[in-house]
Amino acid sequence: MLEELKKRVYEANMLLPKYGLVTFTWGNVSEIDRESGCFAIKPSGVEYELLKPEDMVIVDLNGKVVEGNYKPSSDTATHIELYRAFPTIGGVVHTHSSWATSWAQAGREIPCYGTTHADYLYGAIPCVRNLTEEELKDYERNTGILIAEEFMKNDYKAMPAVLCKNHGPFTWGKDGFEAVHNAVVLEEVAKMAARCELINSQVTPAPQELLDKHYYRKHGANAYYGQ
Ligand SMILES: O=C(CO)[C@@H](O)[C@H](O)COP(=O)(O)O
Repeated sequence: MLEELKKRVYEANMLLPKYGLVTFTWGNVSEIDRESGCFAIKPSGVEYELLKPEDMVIVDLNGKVVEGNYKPSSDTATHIELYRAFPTIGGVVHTHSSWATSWAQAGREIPCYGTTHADYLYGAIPCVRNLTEEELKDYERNTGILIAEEFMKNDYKAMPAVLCKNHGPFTWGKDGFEAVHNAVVLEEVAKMAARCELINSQVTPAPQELLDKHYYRKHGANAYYGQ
């Protein structure tokens, strides 16, 4: 089981450079096996070209390394908080994809200006505030807690993406591959939205009825993972 999980997570991680979402060793993908409560995650600081399936690190939800020759990603504590807060997700992605990261650095949510966005992400993509000096002492864990708090009022199933101010995007899904898919969609809608505002500074978000039409046409009334 662990070998299969490592292989899936390796393949999902390799999609990040393939889709141009990362440079050098930036970003990371994980996927959890809910039965064992363990997840596989990219090792920290290893070039994608050098990665092998067996390099993926197996970690439990207490942050203990169960199996692996490398240190797990520096963002592991954020992945853990998201797995704890969002019980039906199976995969988490963090990237520094440049358009989404630009919105995160600007501290702005990404409005829904069109149907491409509406097809996958129900509404504006939130941007959570940056951490306080105290919270910075446990940066990665508190980033995850902040995201979880944001989604107490948001539906993490209908909005599988978030921007972290001064940092970058996180996405999730039913598995690592879907979380990567959502990261690609996020980057595309971030690019379109930025250009949209450049072309027309007075642009307004898509009407709610269009958002509903497109989102529910694809996802139905209850967008559930694992049900
Ligand atoms: O957000 C950051 C750094 O700002 C990290 O996501 C790095 O981009 C990747 O770190 P590792 O996964 O290699 O530890």
